[in-house]
Amino acid sequence: MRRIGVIGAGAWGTALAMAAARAGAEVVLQARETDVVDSVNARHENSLFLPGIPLDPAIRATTSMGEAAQADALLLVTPAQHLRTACRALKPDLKPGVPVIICAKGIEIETGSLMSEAAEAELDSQPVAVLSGPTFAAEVAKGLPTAVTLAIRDEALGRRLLAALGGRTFRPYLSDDLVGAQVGGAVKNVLAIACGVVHGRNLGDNARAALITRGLAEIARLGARLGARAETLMGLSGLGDLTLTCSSLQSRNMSLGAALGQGRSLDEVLGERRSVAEGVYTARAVTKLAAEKGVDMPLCQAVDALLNHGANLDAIIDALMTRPFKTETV
Ligand SMILES: NC(=O)c1ccc[n+]([C@@H]2O[C@H](COP(=O)([O-])OP(=O)(O)OC[C@H]3O[C@@H](n4cnc5c(N)ncnc54)[C@H](O)[C@@H]3O)[C@@H](O)[C@H]2O)c1
Ligand SMILES: O=P(O)(O)OC[C@H](O)CO
Repeated sequence: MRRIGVIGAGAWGTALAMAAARAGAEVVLQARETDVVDSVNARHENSLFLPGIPLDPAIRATTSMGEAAQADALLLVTPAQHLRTACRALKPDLKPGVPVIICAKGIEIETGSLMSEAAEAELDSQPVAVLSGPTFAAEVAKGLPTAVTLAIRDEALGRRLLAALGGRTFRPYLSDDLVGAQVGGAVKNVLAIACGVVHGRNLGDNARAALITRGLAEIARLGARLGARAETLMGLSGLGDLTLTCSSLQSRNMSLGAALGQGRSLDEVLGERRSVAEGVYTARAVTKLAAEKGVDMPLCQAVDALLNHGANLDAIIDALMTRPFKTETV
């Protein structure tokens, strides 16, 4: 695979463009913002979404989806709630058989669809893959060691994608569990907001560890209900990403939670940011999906109540801690 197209030039699309360029691909990066295109092409930096990190001068940016779509494989790196729209826009430009690799993490609010389900519904002639794992964009862009899960049903095509994207500092592991590779990456953003609240409100490291562990139980319950394999949820895209995102204020989701824990309002925090905190949207989507599927997810529900339904934080914490005692099971 000689040419890789990247749709979406936020921090993650830009970092993945760097990974593909390091692997030897010719990379075309599509951005919505003309100032991102100018910054990448003229100064080899994405000054809006990944400032201060030098990019490979061979990466070419464009605002044209059609131009980026003329590729041997395409990475879809828009925010999750915009992925379906991007697929619709791309469809006329895609050659049948060209794989699309979903790199967004989330669940569609409107439909409860995983990203692969939305892409497969819109792009019936493209093989769909999922790339997910513990990956802060800045670290990948700088070439720090990183490992991810790459899930795809067609193993031979998957091996070609590993070769096209992987390298000495970016190590993808192959899986055929598309559902499993998406559940962890979506739900961990919601749990990272909760861990941020714990941090911002000085509730202690015990509380954060409890949240990660009982959050993993929620991921496992939802995953099982949706058909994920348990081993995938214990891998890079599950436990790996949950651990990373719930342990570092580099995470936009955790830092958003920390600001809320310090008493700031969601509108105020979102108003200051250009970057996406997917957990805000996934909290709503996963709470709705869990209710429809009959899956108990009290932590995610609590985050949704705090973010989207004006619930009082002290009352939420109290309600979680005074639930009936129970056996420790998933
Ligand atoms: N940044 C990371 O470290 C990282 C790592 C792994 C996965 N991801 C995932 O990648 C996806 C993209 O995140 P990011 O960090 O690259 O974004 P970002 O926060 O750096 O930038 C925001 C992006 O949203 C785009 N955008 C804004 N409004 C839009 C609209 N109406 N339609 C389409 N696009 C719009 C912007 O053009 C920009 O590309 C998310 O699902 C995120 O969870 C991010
Ligand atoms: O900064 P966040 O919270 O969007 O997390 C980025 C990545 O998803 C971590 O794997």
